[in-house]
Amino acid sequence: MITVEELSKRYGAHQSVDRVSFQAQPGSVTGFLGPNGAGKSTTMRMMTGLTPPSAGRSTILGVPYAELPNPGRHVGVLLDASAQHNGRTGREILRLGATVMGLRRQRVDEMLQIVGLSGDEGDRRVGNYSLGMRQRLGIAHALLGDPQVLILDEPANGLDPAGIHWMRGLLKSFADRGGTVLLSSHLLHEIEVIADHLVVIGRGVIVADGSKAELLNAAGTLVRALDPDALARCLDVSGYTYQTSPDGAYVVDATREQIATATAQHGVVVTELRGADGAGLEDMFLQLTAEDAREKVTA
Ligand SMILES: Nc1ncnc2c1ncn2[C@@H]1O[C@H](COP(=O)(O)OP(=O)(O)OP(=O)(O)O)[C@@H](O)[C@H]1O
Repeated sequence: MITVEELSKRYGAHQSVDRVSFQAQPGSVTGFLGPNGAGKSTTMRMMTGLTPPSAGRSTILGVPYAELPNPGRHVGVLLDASAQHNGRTGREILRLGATVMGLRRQRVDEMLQIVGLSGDEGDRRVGNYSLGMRQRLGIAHALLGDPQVLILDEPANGLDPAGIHWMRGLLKSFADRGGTVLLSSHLLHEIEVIADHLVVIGRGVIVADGSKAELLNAAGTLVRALDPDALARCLDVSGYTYQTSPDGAYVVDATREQIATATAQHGVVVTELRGADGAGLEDMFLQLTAEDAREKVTA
């Protein structure tokens, strides 16, 4: 279990992370979602003792990361796959990790096999690895000590479609065996498939936190009409709040029945009416972070 309580980080005048609190539970995959620069990496670095927080605290398995004895045996961390030593081979990096954690040497070969790196690739210098190979090595390193918790920052970066499929299966089975997985991404579709629980961050602030089902249900009802302006007037008069979705539909904070009644009363011809969850996590994500988006979403 991971607990983050009011974590904050300020760099000069810039508040990168602002009183972030959430939990990641055992037996599930928690997706940590946010647009570029939202504060995901900074939060994860604070959780793993690499960046001192300006305020707040976080614990993993009940204690701060820095207080875990032999942390690699409890928490597997992959924050930056490019940060590995370029002059060492993949096998050397894993051997070093195994020695530090007090693991048997065979564990290294097992891990190379699990992450799909061949013996020959294991003997190549990391400087010659592709990004996907670095990610695989980073995941091998995170899993090396057979931890109960995984903290992975954008692990899908650089993986090919087969690699993403493989990683999805690996993380799901880790969680199914009772492990806790916290996984950051801006790859919304990746998270939508894999995560049971979602924590969404925008400009350093948590904007949504809940089970995937809860958040998608809370996304409201999507309605589209022949005359969008007439629909907007109808929703205004009926007192329903709504947002315009990127493709010109309206996402309304009301049930389908309420909207059908209102549009019928006002003679608005509806061409589409359904739960906004069908629109997927991306719409919800764009709505929740619309204020923060670098590219403004237009219909
Ligand atoms: N060492 C630092 N000094 C100053 N500002 C920093 C530092 N590290 C991060 N920041 C700022 O903190 C904010 C959050 O950055 P962070 O890397 O946590 O975002 P992110 O959500 O991981 O983004 P991305 O998806 O692009 O990786 C950014 O505005 C970034 O410029």
